[in-house]
Order: sequence, then structure tokens, then C-alpha cells
Amino acid sequence: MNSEANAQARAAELRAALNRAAHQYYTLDAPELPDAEYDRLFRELQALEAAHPQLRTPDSPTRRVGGTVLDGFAPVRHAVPMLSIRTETDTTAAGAQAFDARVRRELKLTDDAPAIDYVAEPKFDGLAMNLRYEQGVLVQAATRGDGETGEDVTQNIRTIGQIPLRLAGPPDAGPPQGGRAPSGGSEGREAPSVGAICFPPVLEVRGEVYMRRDDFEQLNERMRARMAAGDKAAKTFVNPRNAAAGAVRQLDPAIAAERPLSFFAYGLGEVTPPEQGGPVFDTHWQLLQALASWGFPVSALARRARGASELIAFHDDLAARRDALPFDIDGVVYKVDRLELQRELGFVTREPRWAVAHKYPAQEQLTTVLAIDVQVGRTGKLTPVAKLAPVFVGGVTVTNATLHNELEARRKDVRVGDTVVVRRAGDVIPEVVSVLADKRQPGAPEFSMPAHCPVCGSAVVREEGEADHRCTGGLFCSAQRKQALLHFASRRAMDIEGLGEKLVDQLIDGKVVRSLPDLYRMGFVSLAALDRMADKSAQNLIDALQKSKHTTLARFLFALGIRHVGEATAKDLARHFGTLDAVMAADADQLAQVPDVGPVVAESIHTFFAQPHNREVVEQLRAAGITWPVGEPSAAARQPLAGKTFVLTGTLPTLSREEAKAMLEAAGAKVAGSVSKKTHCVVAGEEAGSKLDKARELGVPVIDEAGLRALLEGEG
Ligand SMILES: NC(=O)c1ccc[n+]([C@@H]2O[C@H](COP(=O)([O-])OP(=O)(O)OC[C@H]3O[C@@H](n4cnc5c(N)ncnc54)[C@H](O)[C@@H]3O)[C@@H](O)[C@H]2O)c1
Ligand SMILES: [Zn+2]
Repeated sequence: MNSEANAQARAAELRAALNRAAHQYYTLDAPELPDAEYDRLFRELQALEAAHPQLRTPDSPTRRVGGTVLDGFAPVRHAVPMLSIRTETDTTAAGAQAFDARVRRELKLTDDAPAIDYVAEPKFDGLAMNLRYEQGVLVQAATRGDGETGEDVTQNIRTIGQIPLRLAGPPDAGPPQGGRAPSGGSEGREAPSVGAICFPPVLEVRGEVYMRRDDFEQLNERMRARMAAGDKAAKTFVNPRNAAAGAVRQLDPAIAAERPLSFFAYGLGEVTPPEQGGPVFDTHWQLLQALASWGFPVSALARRARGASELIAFHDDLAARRDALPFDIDGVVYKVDRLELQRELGFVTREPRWAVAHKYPAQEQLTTVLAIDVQVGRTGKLTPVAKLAPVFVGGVTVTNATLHNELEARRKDVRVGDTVVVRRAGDVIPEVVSVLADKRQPGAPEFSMPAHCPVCGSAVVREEGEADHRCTGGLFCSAQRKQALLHFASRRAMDIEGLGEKLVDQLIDGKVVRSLPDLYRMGFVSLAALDRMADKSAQNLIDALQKSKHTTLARFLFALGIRHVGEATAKDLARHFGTLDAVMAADADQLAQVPDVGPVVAESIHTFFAQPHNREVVEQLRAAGITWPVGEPSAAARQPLAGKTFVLTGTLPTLSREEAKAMLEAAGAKVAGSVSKKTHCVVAGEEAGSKLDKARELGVPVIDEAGLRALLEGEG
């Protein structure tokens, strides 16, 4: 009695939880529970109802398919209901055997009857779509809804490039046999091939709308950037299925069009019957071929499989490739291939008897956050990382999950002790996608980024309009060492020949180099002692280092790897300030006076040199003997011609065009190619032509080489 009452209470509890979850999932496209959790509760209810049939209610989630029609979409009554697929609970090989045994039993086959032919397909993780074509033209697209009635989403579906608006192939007007599917490929085990088949007057194609993983990641990247820029309407999506469902059921087709969707066809709905000239298919495999011939994407992963053993082989093969696929699958679907047998097997309440879903380990699971650490990447970017109670997700045990950045961590409001949904799909690093708010422990503090780098203690900054925090430790921060070293040595920076990635790894991992100045301190002995380092290579590197000491101020500034200081900016800085000391002493306002240096770049340079560690590294590099010519830059420091535009024309007596240009630029002038009202001065030599005429016409002063030298010296 008591157990009966308990069962009843539990069933009611489960129904409430499942109905709530189904509403969030199907109607709002905003699931709170991971599928695995939903499936666990669903199975528990199924078991309860099986043990206590009197607990079964007509409105039980176990008796229904999908969700309700959303306000704003016109309802579409499906001519042929859109069903669910039974999930095989046993995820091992036994799952496929159980399905095969069940099918054989239902068909009353004896043990010695031949093996059954199946088609095995990936189970795409998106949402089901019914596409209706009349006379070969797409007239309506509808969601599954509750299986009987779906939503008209034609506008949004039209934006999916992979869905044909018009069918390929000749229209089928002929007698029944005219529509007969080709028998070719019946022996083939490979993907359906394309061959022209006539399309019937009425054709409903069923398939899955989904979002590719890379499209999903990019969409979320864009959303994160928009959120960082203060866009309140932007939000990230928990997974590709949710993003796809949200896009399809979007009331604004313009927004739907921004969300990249894809499609796979795998079945039919209503079709002109054979008596009226419709196609006749013997097998599901033929049907897939026809779909491909009409212009639909059909997964190349689908295979024919004979008996349980081949189903298992397919299941295991795809499991091994799952991570590398460009889209999410949550399992495989086995379908009886012969349509005649499918008809014989028929349906139960919400699912056909001739198909089953054999699932893979879930890509999302619940776990708890033990701590939130902050990691520093090679480029100085700080990433909050949740340390998790170990959990099996997407086939591996996960203990860390990224929170991306402070904005994301705060928006999801992840706190230590929280119960969270963790997702791991493909090669993407596991992430915390959401928090179960009602499981929060009281008093858990909100997360915030540290003000100092957890690795090196340097100041942490977040630039305006950017989502990421960064360590300003640059050269000093050990997290950034390898990257800093590689950049420092690169061809356009210090140009240290032979100092590539492998060697940098060796030097840093072997602790030969802890900071940039160490490079110039290491001796032949410590180098030659490195694994795989030949004496000759060691000597070559020493020589290259020696050679690199003679450089230019611009190269040196670029080599320091200051954020936003590329080659061009480094040159501008060198030209403007002339000396390193002047650059280091400049405040942000003074830095912003350099052409093309805006406030963000100025701030970045200023912050860099404000870090004592960075100044120390620079001093040590200078002490190690790095030098650059001072003559030319020191003249430039005064920039007597800054802001003036010069034009060169004709042949000068002693200076080449390049030399004259360099001298002018060193003095801060811009050298333009043509004369205009904005030209300050034209330097003319022999055989000056139209540019000289133009200068005279506009009244622009004209000087010769002697005049140029006088100008530069006189001013300097
Ligand atoms: N997280 C939640 O809160 C929540 C709530 C409700 C439902 N769910 C999830 O929804 C799923 C159950 O719902 P369901 O009834 O939609 O069934 P289902 O998604 O498990 O199976 C049926 C669907 O599979 C799809 N499918 C993919 N590949 C296919 C192929 N090759 N051939 C045929 N169909 C293919 C079709 O869209 C079809 O509608 C479960 O995974 C469950 O976890 C989750
Ligand atoms: Zn740091």
C-alpha cells in the first residue's frame, strides 16, 4: 500500500519535472536540463508506469511526442503524423541485438530465417522538419510540434541554402512504373548515389535541420563579441540543436537568416500514391537515393547493414568518428530496410516498431563546480576555468571546463558549489553551458576576474569593447614566454635565424631560457647540451644571436610584442620619438600624437612600459649589447617636417629617389605621388614634367636638391 502511494507520488513528481523540461526544450528552445538527465527521468517514469499500469495517464509525457505550437506561427496539420523513435536503453552491442531480436519476434521469424536487412544512419541532433513540395516547388515547411500539428516555418526554412526551393529531376507525369525507383545499388553498401528519378506532384520530405559545429562556435563567438560591446539582445546558445531550433522558430526571418543552418533528408511524409503516378519504393535505401536525386543532402554516412552484427559494426565505427564529424549526432538510427516489412511491423503510440535509436554517451551532463581557476594563455589572455567533480561527458571524463571570459562567467552566473551543465562535443574544449539556479548553495560569492595575473602578478587589463582580460606582463610572464620568444626571434623582428618553434620549446622546457635576455646569455655549452642539438647548430645559433644585436629601433620595438604594436606602428614610433627612452617616457597623450596611434594603442604601449618587469627586461636586453643606429632616428626625433607633404619629381643630381624619400620621411614628412592643393613642397630635379607644371599652377613652392639639404640641415 505504502509502496503504491510512493510510486504514485513519484510518478506525479516525474511527470511534473518532465513536462516542465519538455516545455523549456520544445516550446521555449531553452532547455535547463541536459538530455541525459531528461532521459533518466523519462526512463524512470516509463518503468514506474510499466510496473503500475494504473498510474498511466493519457497526458503522461511517455504517451506524447514533442511540444506545442508557438503563438505567432500558423498551425499545420500533418497529413502523416511525425513520430518519435524508441530509444534502445542498452548502449552496448546488446542494444542492437535486442532490437534485431524484437523485430524478428514481431515478424514471427524462425531462428533459421535469413538475417534482416537494415539501413543504419546517424541520428542527427537537430529538429525534425516536414517539407512539402507541390509540382516540384517548396510550398510549406513545418516543425514536428506534437506530432499531429506542427508550426508553419516556411519563411525561415527558405533561408537554408541546402534546402531546394525547386526539386531537381524531371516531374513525374507518367504511369506508375514511370515513377519506379531505380533498382541499382541494391548490392552496394556505400552511401546512396545520385540518379535521376521523376518527382511526384505531391512530395513531403522529412529530415533534420541542424547547425554545424563550426557554424555554432562562430555564432556564439559573434554573440559574445556583441555582448562585450553592450548589445543586450545578444545571447549565446547552449548547443547546436538549441541554436538551430531557436533559429527555425524565430519570428523574424531576418534574424533566422543570420543563423547558418544545414539539412539532411531521411524520409517521406505524404506522397502522391502509386495509383496516381507516385513513386514505388521497395526499400528505405531506394528512398534515400531518390531524395539525393531530387537535390536533398543525404548523409554519406548511411549504410545498409545485414543483421545485428553489421548494425553493431556501424555503431562502433561511427562512435570512433563521432568527435571528428562536423555536426553533432546523439546516436545512430536503425531502420528495417524493406518497406513491406515496415508496414507489417507498424506503430505503437508514439513510435514505429521498425526503427530504433541506439544512443552514444551524452555530450552534456550535470556536475558540480569545485573551484574556479584563472588560466593565462600564450597570448596573455585570461580564461576562467571551472574545476569540476569528474563527470563522463561525450565519451571522456571531464574535470575542467572553460567559462570563456568574465562576461560569460557572470552572465551564466557560475559560482563555486553550483550544479552545472557541462558540454563536450567534438574537439572543442568542454564548457559550462548553464547553471541549475535552484540548486545553488546560499552565500556562494559571484565570480570576478583577479586584478593581477595569477602567473606573474602583473596588472590585468580589459580593453574597451573587448571581452577578454589580458596579463600585461608580456615578456616577463612565464605563461607567455614561448610566444614572446618566437615573436622576438621572427624575421621581421630581431631576425634570429634558426630559432624556431622546436628550439624555443626545448630552450624553455629545458629551462635554458627563462626570459628574453637569457637568450643572449646562454653559452655554447648549455646549448650544445640540449637534446638533438648538434655542435654546428649550436654555433650557428650563437652567431645568429650575435648578428641580431645590430638592429633598428623600429625592429626592437616590434620585437617586444607590445599588444597592438605591429611593424608599421613600431616604425611610426621610432620615427616620431627617435629614442627608446623617449618612447618609454611618453604618456598616453604623447603617444597618441604619433600618426595612426589611437587611444587604445597608446594605452597599450603606456601600460606595457609602466610594468617594472617589462622595463627590466628592456634594460637587460640593452645591457646584453643590443644596439641600433642613433644618427638618423635622432634627427627624426625632432621631426621638423612632421605633418608636411612633399612630392619628388625628376632626377636629383646626387640623391636617388629612395634616398631623398628616406631623408624626408626621417624628418617626419609624408612623401606623396602626385601634386595637389595639400602638397606643401615639390622637390624637382632634371627632366621634371607634369608634376612641376601642376605645382606652378597651384602655387606650391618648388625646391631643388640643394634646397632640400638646406631645409633638412637648417631645421636640424
Ligand atoms: N533537455 C531537456 O529538457 C529535454 C526535454 C525534452 C526532450 N529532450 C530530448 O529530446 C529527445 C526525445 O525526443 P524525441 O521524441 O524528439 O525523439 P528523438 O529526438 O529521440 O527521436 C526522434 C527524432 O529523431 C530525429 N532524427 C535524427 N536523425 C534521424 C534519422 N536518421 N532518421 C530519423 N529520425 C532522425 C528526428 O528529428 C526525429 O523527430 C531526447 O533526446 C530527449 O533527451 C530533452
Ligand atoms: Zn602574467
